[in-house]
Amino acid sequence: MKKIVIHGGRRLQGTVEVSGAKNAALPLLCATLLCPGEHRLGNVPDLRDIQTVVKLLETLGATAVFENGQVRVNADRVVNVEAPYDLVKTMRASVLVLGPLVARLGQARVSLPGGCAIGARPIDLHLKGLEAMGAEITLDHGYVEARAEKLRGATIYFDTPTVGGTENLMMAAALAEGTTVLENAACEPEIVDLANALNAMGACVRGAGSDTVTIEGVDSLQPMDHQVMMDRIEAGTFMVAAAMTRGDVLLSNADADCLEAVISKLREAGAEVILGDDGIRVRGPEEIQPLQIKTRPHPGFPTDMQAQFMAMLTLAKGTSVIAENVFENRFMHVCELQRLGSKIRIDGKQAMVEGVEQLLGAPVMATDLRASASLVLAGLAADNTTEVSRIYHLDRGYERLEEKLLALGADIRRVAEDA
Ligand SMILES: CC(=O)N[C@H]1[C@@H](OP(=O)(O)OP(=O)(O)OC[C@H]2O[C@@H](n3ccc(=O)[nH]c3=O)[C@H](O)[C@@H]2O)O[C@H](CO)[C@@H](O)[C@@H]1O
Ligand SMILES: C=C(OP(=O)(O)O)C(=O)O
Repeated sequence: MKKIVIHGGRRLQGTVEVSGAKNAALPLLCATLLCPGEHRLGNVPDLRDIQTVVKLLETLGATAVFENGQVRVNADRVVNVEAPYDLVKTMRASVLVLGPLVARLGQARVSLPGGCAIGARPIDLHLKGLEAMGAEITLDHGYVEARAEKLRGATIYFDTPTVGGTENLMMAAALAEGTTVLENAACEPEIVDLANALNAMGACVRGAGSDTVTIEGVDSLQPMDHQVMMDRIEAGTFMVAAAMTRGDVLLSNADADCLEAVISKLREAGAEVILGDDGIRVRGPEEIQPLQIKTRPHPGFPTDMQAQFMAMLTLAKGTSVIAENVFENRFMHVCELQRLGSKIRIDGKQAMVEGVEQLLGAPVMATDLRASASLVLAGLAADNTTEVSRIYHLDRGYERLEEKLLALGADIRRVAEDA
C-alpha cells in the first residue's frame, strides 16, 4: 500500500491540463453495451474506476482495449447479463449497466451496490423507472433482476434528481418502444455529454441538461465515437489548490460553463478567477474570506467539491457555514482535517468552519474520494509534513494527481506505506 507525503507551504504556479471526466466516462462506457460494433471513446482518464468498468464490460462478454486515453469496446458479443458483486462493490457506477442490458438483451442481473462512506445511496428510483417502462424487477440474494421483452416509453417523475438514475433510464429509453419523459431529472453536464453521444449513435434525446428529458425510442443504434468532456471536479480541485496556496495556476483546457457555482464561490472567497481563451486562471488571495455554501444538484454547488472547499475555508479569515444537502454522511473528512489543527464543528447537515492562522501537518487517513482530495489540499497549505494514507480512494478519481501537483511546484510524492 502507498501513501502520499506532502511538505506543505509552497505556492502553486504554472499550467495544468484537466483530464477527461470520470463521471462522464463511466456512463459512456456502459452505453457501449446498447449496440453491437466497435465503439471508440477518447479523452478517457486512466483511473481505477475506469479499469473496473472495463473489466465489467469484459465480464459481460465485450472486448475492450484501453490505450493512450482511448478505449475501444467491441460489443458484438454481450452474452452474460450478470454484473457480479465483486466488481459492483468497488464502484457504484456499475449499476449503470442495468438500463443498457435490459434495453438490448431484455434482462440483467446486477448486484445491489450497497451503502458507502458518503451515504446509503439507494437505487430505488432507477428501479421504479424501469418498472414504469414495463420491466419486471425482483431482488434475489443481493442481486436486482430485471426482465422485459421490450421496454415501453413512460412518464417518470424522480422524487429527487438522480444523476445515475437519469443516465440509466436515458440509456434504457433509447431503445424502448415509444416516448419516455423524465421529469425532475438531474441536469449535470455529464448527462448532456451522454445525451450527445447517444444522439450521435442514432438515439433521439431532447432536453438533457434541463429538468425534463424526452427520449423517443428507436429500433437500433450504431457504435459511438466520442470524446469525453473535461472533469469539472478535477478542475475545481486544482482551482482550490491554487487559491489556498496563494498560487497562480492556469487550467489550460478548462471550460467555465460547467463551473459557475465553483467560480462564483472562489471569487467570493477573494480569489481572482480570469476566464480567457487559453483557459481558466486562478490567483489566490492574500486572505481567504469565509463563505456560506449549500450543496445542491446542478447548477447548484456540487457536493463533489464540498470537502475541497472545506479544506480551503479552514484557513479563512472568519467562520464559514457549509450545508451538505445531497448525501447524509459526507463530512468524513472533518475529523481528519481536525488532526491538522482546523476548527470545525458539525451540527446535523451543517459544518461550522472557524478559520485558523495556519494548519500543521500530521498523518491523516483518506475515507472516500473527495475527502482524500481535501486532505491533499490541506497538506499543500499546511506547515511541515502531512502523510495521507489509504490513497486508493484518490486513485478512483484523480489521474496522475501527484505528477500534476509536482509540476506546479508542490513538494509531494507517493511512497510505500511503511516507508
Ligand atoms: C459516477 C457519478 O456520476 N457519481 C456522481 C453521481 O452519483 P449518483 O448518480 O450515485 O448520485 P445521485 O444523483 O443518484 O444521488 C443524489 C441523491 O439521490 C439519492 N438517490 C439516488 C438514487 C435513487 O435511486 N434513490 C435516491 O434516493 C442519493 O442517495 C443521493 O442522496 O452524482 C452525485 C451527486 O452529484 C455525485 O456526488 C457523484 O460523484
Ligand atoms: C462520489 C463520487 O463518485 P461515485 O459516485 O463514483 O462514488 C465522486 O466522484 O465524488
